[in-house]
Amino acid sequence: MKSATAAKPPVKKTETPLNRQYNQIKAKYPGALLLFRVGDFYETFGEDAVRASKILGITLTKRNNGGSNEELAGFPHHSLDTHLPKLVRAGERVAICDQLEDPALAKGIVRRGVTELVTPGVSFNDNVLDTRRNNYLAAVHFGKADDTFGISFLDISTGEFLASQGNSAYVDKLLQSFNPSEVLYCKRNRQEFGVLFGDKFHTYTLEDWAFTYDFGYNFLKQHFQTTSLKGFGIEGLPDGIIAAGVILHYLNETEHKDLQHITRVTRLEEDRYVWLDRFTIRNLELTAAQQEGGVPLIQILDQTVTPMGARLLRKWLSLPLKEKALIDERLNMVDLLVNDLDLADTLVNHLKQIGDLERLVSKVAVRRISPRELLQLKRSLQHVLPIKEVLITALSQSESPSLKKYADQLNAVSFLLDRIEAELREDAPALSNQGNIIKSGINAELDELTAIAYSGKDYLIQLQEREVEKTGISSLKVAYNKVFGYYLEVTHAHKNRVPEDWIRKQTLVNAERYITPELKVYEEKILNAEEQIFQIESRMFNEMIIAAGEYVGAIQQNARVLSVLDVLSSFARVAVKNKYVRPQINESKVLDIKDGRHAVIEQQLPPGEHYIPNDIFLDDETQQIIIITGPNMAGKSALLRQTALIVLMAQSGSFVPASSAEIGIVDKIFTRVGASDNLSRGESTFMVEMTETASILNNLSERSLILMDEIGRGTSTYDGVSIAWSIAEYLHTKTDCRPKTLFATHYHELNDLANENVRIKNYNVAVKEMGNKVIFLRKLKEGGSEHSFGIHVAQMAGMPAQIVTRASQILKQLESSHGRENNKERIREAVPQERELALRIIESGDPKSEAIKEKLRTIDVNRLTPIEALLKLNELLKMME
Ligand SMILES: Nc1ncnc2c1ncn2[C@@H]1O[C@H](COP(=O)(O)OP(=O)(O)OP(=O)(O)O)[C@@H](O)[C@H]1O
Repeated sequence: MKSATAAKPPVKKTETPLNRQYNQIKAKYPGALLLFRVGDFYETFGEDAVRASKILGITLTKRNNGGSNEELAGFPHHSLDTHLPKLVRAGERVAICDQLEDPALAKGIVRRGVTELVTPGVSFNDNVLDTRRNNYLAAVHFGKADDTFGISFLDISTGEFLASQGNSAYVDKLLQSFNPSEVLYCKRNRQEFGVLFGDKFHTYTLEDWAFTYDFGYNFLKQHFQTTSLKGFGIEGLPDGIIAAGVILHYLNETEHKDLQHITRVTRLEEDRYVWLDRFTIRNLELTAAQQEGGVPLIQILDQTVTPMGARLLRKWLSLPLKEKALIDERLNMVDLLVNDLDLADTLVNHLKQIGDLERLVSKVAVRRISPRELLQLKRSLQHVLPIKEVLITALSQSESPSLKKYADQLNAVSFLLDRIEAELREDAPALSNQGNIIKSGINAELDELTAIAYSGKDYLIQLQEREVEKTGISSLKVAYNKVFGYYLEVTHAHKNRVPEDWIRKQTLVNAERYITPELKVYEEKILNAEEQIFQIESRMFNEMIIAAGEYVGAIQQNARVLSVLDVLSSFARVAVKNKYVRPQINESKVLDIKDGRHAVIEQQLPPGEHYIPNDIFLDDETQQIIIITGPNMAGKSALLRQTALIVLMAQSGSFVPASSAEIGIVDKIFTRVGASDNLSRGESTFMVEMTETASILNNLSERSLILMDEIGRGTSTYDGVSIAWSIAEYLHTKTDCRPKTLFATHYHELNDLANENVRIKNYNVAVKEMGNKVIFLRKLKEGGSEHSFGIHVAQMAGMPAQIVTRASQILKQLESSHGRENNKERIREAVPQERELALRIIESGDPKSEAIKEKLRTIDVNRLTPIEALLKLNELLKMME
């Protein structure tokens, strides 16, 4: 686990005041890498320096620190923006310690303090953030009751704040979907956290006391300035409140105190979204590919043009809806855009100009916006009114309630725009303390000072001309530097013509620099004026930010509506481009897909090849379970996945790759992929399959969709068939619900299930044999298949012809010598016993202990040799692990 650990402070010897200051600050931020500002540099010391130099590739030096050699590495302060992201991405928590006063004015040692603690989950820095993804900080609270957890997510760069609670599977699923950059939890749960949620997260542990209800509740109340949390709908989530409180507490600890943009905490409702188990999320490759170079679904669907749209799409795909009305609202809008491509184009053209309104407005709220960014904010907001008008015009042609809702929700914020337009210069700079921010004609004092500064500069030009004439030195010039202010420069060749009253200040290799009293008088005027200009402009700029701050809520709402419009128009354009159709969503238990395709594979086929569409029909009356047999590579997995993808796309609001699709709303999707596709885990396959399958079978609902791909494949044939057989039978005989199931297998023995179970149907993915070869037709046909085709695949895979021929001979012999029939008999006999075991395990919910009990029962103690007893014991211990 990439867990933060505290670095040792530098060795204490004889402490200088600077050392002492460093050590005091360092001690306050254990576990953080301290960037200590000294003059124009950020310095790191000791272990921090070793880590920083490795991550940043900067030189590590040693300095003599009171007798010991201490490591030191630093970089110029202006490189902070390039170095900070590297440190944070490497998982470091970085404390930025700045000089809190002007060193020139400091009495004694300069005051220093940490102004920000940047951690992977808490960052505003554009270089740390990926614009098309949210950057979530999460907190997980281990509740008092068994298997209850509170969870909260915050993206500080957008102000999105969520809380929820549920069991470990739920929390695990949320962690997988939101993929936070940093997870906070209590020190005391160190061991359990890794076991339950894996070790892929950057984590940070906090003390016990932060994880209490009163603390969290009060913190939240205080932040939102409310008397209770009822208005947020989280009142009934004590564990969620604790987690959310921990997040606010952590922000406080990391010196993030300007949080006005976090205007609400939203309850993440478990039952509003389709439940996807961990395997489904991974296996369907919705937002991330399983293998490097793979293409996730989102890549096919993402035609969004704003970063906030891209982030929203990711969320929609991870949290598909279950409520017909909400799904239809999205689909209606996509439909409207598909049928009015002009409207879609106009919208997109405006959206393209908008950029990351959501993160810009957060910067307003926390007063971290630069003049240039405020200009960008203005330019984004200028598109709100035209979009609103486009929607209203469209409304005159169609009575879409969504159009009206979006149009109503958009706020043109004209008052604010007018002010920014009037005051902020079109070439506003990135820095707010060096002038050139405010337009002329706004502030009389400012204009006057500008005139003085300018006329002063004009005067200096005149002065230069006058002196050239007077002295006859044509190369004479007036210039400026920070040390002497304005001066006159004369090359050595002409220095004998310099008047007596000039005061020499500096001698260079080929020139001399002088000042005159007159020059100094004007210098003072100019510099004073400039100083005042900077002050007035930065004050006015701050006032503008405060004024903009009044609109944070309205702008956030604009950002939300615009991101929704962005995703919906992306859906529309993808639908047109890839020939998707609108799915019909209803509350039936039917899944009726005609000519379904796999959204990703169809885009990746070599030119000239076409994806072969297939129909799938499932319901709870006639065809609840489909057993799909077919040779390897036939397209069984593709068929399973495309079915789930079509359901998920539909329930996210997207059109789907099919010629028609009726989707009776699905509320849970479970996936199991046979162990041989998942070999890396190296556990006992039987055990793993049973445990995981048990967890599916214990959570089923009548609207569940189950994908079983080559279940039992990693075990011996008898085990494999038994597992698969018993699961299919169990799903069929279950009385409380009839979950729809697709079962891909190469055990054609399973086709016999259909004889005794009315809602189980056999299908096969058709292949054609031509001589010794197999042609994949990729067409799903009714009926089972009689033999497996492993040998043909071996041939395709380039196995030497000799081996393939020999294998074919052996197969023929086996098939003709009744061997196959015998096998079938043996499997059938074996099935009832194994099945009984499997069922007991599944139903008990605790597969391990049942399996162990079963093993114990089979031991005949009277016949066991001591060695055998030891071996048995060892086996049992292994099962317990
Ligand atoms: N309907 C289709 N049209 C065109 N190509 C397809 C189709 N279905 C699958 N394919 C191609 O065939 C390949 C193999 O498909 P898939 O992995 O689904 O086979 P499988 O039957 O599950 O094989 P195995 O038993 O080895 O897992 C896919 O990667 C895809 O490129």
